[in-house]
Amino acid sequence: MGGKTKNQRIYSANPNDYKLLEEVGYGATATVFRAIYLPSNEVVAVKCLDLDRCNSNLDDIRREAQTMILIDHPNVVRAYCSFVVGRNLWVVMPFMAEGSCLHLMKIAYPDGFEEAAIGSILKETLKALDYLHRQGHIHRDVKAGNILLDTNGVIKLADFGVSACMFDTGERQRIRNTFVGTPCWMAPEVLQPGSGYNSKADIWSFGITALELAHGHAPFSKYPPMKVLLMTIQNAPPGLDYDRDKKFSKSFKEMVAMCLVKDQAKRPTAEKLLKHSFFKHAKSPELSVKKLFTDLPPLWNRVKALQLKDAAQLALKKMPSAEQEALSQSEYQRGVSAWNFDIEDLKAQASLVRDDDDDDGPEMREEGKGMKYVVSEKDSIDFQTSFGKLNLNYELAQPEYRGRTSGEETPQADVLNRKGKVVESDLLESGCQEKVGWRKNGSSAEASSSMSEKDMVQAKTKTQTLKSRQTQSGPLMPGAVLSHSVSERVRISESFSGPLLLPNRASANSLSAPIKSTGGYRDSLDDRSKANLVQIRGRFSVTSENLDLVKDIPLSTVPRRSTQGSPLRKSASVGEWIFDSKQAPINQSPKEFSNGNLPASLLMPHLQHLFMQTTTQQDLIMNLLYSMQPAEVADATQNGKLPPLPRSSENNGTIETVASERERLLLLKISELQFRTVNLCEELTAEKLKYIQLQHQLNAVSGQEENGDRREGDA
Ligand SMILES: Nc1ncnc2c1ncn2[C@@H]1O[C@H](COP(=O)(O)OP(=O)(O)OP(=O)(O)O)[C@@H](O)[C@H]1O
Repeated sequence: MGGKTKNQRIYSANPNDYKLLEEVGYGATATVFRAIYLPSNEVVAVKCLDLDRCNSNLDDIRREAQTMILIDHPNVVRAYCSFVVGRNLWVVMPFMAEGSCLHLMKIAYPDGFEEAAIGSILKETLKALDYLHRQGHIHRDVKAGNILLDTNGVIKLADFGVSACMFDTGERQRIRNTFVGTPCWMAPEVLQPGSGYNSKADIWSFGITALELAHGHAPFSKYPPMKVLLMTIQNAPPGLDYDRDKKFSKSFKEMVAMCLVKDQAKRPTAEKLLKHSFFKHAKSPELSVKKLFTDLPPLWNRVKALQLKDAAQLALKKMPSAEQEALSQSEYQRGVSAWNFDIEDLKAQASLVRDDDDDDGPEMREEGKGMKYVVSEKDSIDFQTSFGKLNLNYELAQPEYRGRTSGEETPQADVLNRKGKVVESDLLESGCQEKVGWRKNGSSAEASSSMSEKDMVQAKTKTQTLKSRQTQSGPLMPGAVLSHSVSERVRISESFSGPLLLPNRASANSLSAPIKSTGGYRDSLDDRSKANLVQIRGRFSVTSENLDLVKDIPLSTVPRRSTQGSPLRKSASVGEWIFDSKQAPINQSPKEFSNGNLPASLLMPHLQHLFMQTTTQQDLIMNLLYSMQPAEVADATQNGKLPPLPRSSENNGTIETVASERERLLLLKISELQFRTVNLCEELTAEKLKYIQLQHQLNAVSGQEENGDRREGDA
């Protein structure tokens, strides 16, 4: 749909009216180009959203675009218009010439901005949030990467990819109960199963963004996503408490602390927060922000340099295992939304977690240095044991690459239709000559290059290796922008982190998803072509698609474990844990579910899935339990926190030393699982009722028809 702006300028919905120039940004699902709107010769930004990579359905995507079009606030990026081009949705927006705060930090302020600039950026962002909340929206992805800057110092909040409407009801409201965002920025209540959330989730993310701007990275950003999730729930909220934070004012620290309160009810609203003294005294962005980008090269050159830097760094990492983990972690640190997920990834991520580095130490690793994660033999064994029993044939599918020469204007046709092959030449041509960092001290920009020519050659070789491993995605549609440049190459393999969309209710993750009233059950069965492939891009989603993987496994083929007596089983999905229904405090017994009016054909896939899920969950929990100190287990059991631990011959009483954190995690998980199981049962019962009602209606209708026939016969 084309559109009019407030000043009545009309933007057409014809892609030929837009000349795409340089790539100025990318996210999980979109590439953003600087572009010229030819009819008026105006510079605009065109976000090309790859519909194939969106987890959302077209309605949701349209809704995002529509929301952006209706938005009318100086601090919110609005869309001029949007339209579908092949398999892409193009969203035309104002061009924000200095890009995102994240890019700016990465290129010139790796340790964060000074307080005056932070104050201005946050104040403008908070105005945007205040407006959105008043309009009934929750942004759900507030982070430096979504705060855009213009050359004149204007600051706008962007990206409604995951925004939700607080006034939504029904299915829409369900969406609001999902687990959305980017791990480091996500509020605890968003991560907790079942606990609904509201606009206060944005306030938490806003607080995390404040820390991000102050330090150059978000708290916990060095950890793999699963660990971040747990730390967010378990640890005390992060704050400006370290030595390095002494330079910040008391009012800044206080403001951050107000946002990062775990109890959402105690967090202030955006409106109230705006009245805080920190914002009252904030300078105008003209004064404090504009100077941040003097002396910096144009945005597209910065973006290109960053892409090259990332590609080279990642390719050069000597990681203990495959390159994917390195890519993943780097992507994660950037907070870009692209998280491909599979069990192998989980294993890899989990194996990177060290028990002794739980605190977000005062000094974060810089990107590059930050890639040194240590995989202790013990950790990797622990997790391999835990996850190794999963036998799901997941495969990471990668789209193909496209590259293009830096700096040049790329003709539109070229951008649209070329399938890139310029991986190496990009690195060599541009990377060796270009400076890849402009670390700024005060007002002068100091260029620095972190890559030697030799590095680049090595990078090239590694990149080729990566490339050769990639599975090709589908063919490009004519006219569609499915081009993937260097950034894409990095993003493609990496993508384990970034925004998550993980339904936080058991319902969404298991039984209910297939039997959604929207006809999801049938759909998800039909979608089975996706089985064996978990290619979840953008907001990470573990829903019915994932469940399809196990849905059709005949019950008889599911291995029974010797730990049958154990109350817990591990989920086949992402560490989703549920309590065995045998022990869960529910009213319905499994028998009740199976002996109702529901035909076995309808129930079996659910039951099989449930069985699979509980079996795998049990494995994981048993392994964790066995790895605990006997005293800890006994203690917890006696306190009634844990059910009695069955002993198996496999274990033979050998107990490894494990930090007590694991026990805490376990207990937390158990309560989550109980909750989810209850939800599951409720949903199953509800569905069962619905089914019975339908049957009644059907009977009534067929009864009426019979009567009618009879009357006709009589007549
Ligand atoms: N209007 C714009 N002007 C200039 N740059 C932009 C504009 N919109 C987006 N960008 C750049 O493109 C990047 C990605 O855009 P966007 O966040 O909308 O994509 P996405 O796929 O939704 O990303 P994510 O899911 O990671 O938030 C931004 O971080 C920013 O650097």
